[in-house]
Amino acid sequence: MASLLAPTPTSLQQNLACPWFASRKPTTSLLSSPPITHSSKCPGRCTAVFNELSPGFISEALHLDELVTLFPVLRSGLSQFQRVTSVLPEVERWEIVVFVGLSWIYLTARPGVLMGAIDAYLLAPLQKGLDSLAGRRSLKRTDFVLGNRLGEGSFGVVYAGAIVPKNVTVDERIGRTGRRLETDERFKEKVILKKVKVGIDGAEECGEFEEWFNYRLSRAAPETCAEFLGSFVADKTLSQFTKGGKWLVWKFEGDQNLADYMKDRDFPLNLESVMFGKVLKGVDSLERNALIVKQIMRQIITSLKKIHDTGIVHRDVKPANLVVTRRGQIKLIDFGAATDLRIGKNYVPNRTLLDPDYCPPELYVLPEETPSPPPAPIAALFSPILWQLNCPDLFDMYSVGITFLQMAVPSLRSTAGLKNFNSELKAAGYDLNKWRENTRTRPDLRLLDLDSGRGWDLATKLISERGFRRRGRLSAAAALRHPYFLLGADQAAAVLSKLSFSRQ
Ligand SMILES: Nc1ncnc2c1ncn2[C@@H]1O[C@H](COP(=O)(O)OP(=O)(O)OP(=O)(O)O)[C@@H](O)[C@H]1O
Repeated sequence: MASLLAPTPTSLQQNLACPWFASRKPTTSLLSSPPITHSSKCPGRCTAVFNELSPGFISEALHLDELVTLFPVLRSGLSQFQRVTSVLPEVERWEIVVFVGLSWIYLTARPGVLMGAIDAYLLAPLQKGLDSLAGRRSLKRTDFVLGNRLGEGSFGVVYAGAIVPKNVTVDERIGRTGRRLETDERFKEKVILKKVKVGIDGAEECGEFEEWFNYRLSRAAPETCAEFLGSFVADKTLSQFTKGGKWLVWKFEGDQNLADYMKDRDFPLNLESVMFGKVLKGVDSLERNALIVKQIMRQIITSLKKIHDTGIVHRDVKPANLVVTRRGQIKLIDFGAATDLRIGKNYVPNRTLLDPDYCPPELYVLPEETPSPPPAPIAALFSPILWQLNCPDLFDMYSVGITFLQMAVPSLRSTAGLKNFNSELKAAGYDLNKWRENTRTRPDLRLLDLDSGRGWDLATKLISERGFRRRGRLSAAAALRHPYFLLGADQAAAVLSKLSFSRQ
């Protein structure tokens, strides 16, 4: 940056005018070449400028040159900036550079005020416009048929369903029984529909939030969650539809969630073929289990890192909210309890809506005394400070820790086993090592003790009380750097299996 200010105001224009400079291909790396003395190549006035500059600057200038050529606004802005700063004394020029640098760091620090503003004021309206053009925002009741009921939360009821193809006309009552829908050849595009409960306090608001978070994530981290197709309001009361009731629609991502897989005695081996194909054949069974669990953990934490980077905390991470796709991807669902702490979306102080089995001891994502958020732009401006002070993302990381233990320790997979573990853990002051010493159960911890206990060490660093300055638990980024993930045998196996799939 300093070197950018160093040349004379006209140097950039000279560079642009220079036929030698202009003829350099963008792929040519000037950085890797020795210092440039191209006076022999370009006989123009610009020679002096180039000779004075480091190759680093020239490389920067080359990229800048391409950029400013492409964007006239940037070009005029930059030359104006250079004109203004050139009349300033050196010290003031440095002050400006430092101010711009610090502002940049602040605005790009987690949760990303700058990206958030770009998303809110540019990408969101753009997505809305494009979706409207493509007809994605004009879903209607008759576009879908309903199948089985899959689940019911406090605010919504979830159904399997399918998109009605354009050339098919359906009896409006079709799909009332799941069997007909599943066997009906006409309905190939499966979906998941969530009916927002009508007349339940807070349900409508929860539905609005869930829709907002799904649109937000479809822009910011689409690979982490189920593909959101949109929403519609029922136009009449018929079977499960109530006139005026809202429905949210997702692409059907997979038959089972992680909790379903964990109910099976064979877990985690029942996920082997979907995650690794036949690549682990011949590997010892404990090692195999360990690799499957590690791959699941890697995927969950990688997704959470992306979500946390956007300022969103899920607040309800648990096996039932992790869908396993046919290609072995783990996708997060159910953002009804999520909160966006960049702008304070769905953050109500003192409100806890969570599953107690996976909820960290602090219960709240921010300290209870944190006030209600101010208007979004102001909240956004202060969000990096809030994030630095409170590390709200560590809330989800505790739930990941519990999910990890459940996957690794068979006796913790049942509801009763988990409840007993949680009460013992509470008695041990949320210190996993103390729990291990004192537990009256005899848990099988072999999977965690492999590789000198790396898994166990990771678990102890996820399942813990918040320490000094609300830290002390690993963030998603720090967890991915933990030695547990260092040897990427699970990754290698996953890649190999994808390669063998694509060859078939
Ligand atoms: N996109 C999807 N693809 C496949 N299955 C899904 C999808 N979305 C949801 N499901 C299935 O539906 C179940 C219920 O979904 P979800 O958790 O969103 O509903 P909910 O009403 O909030 O339930 P709860 O509050 O009990 O978690 C999930 O556990 C999952 O098995």
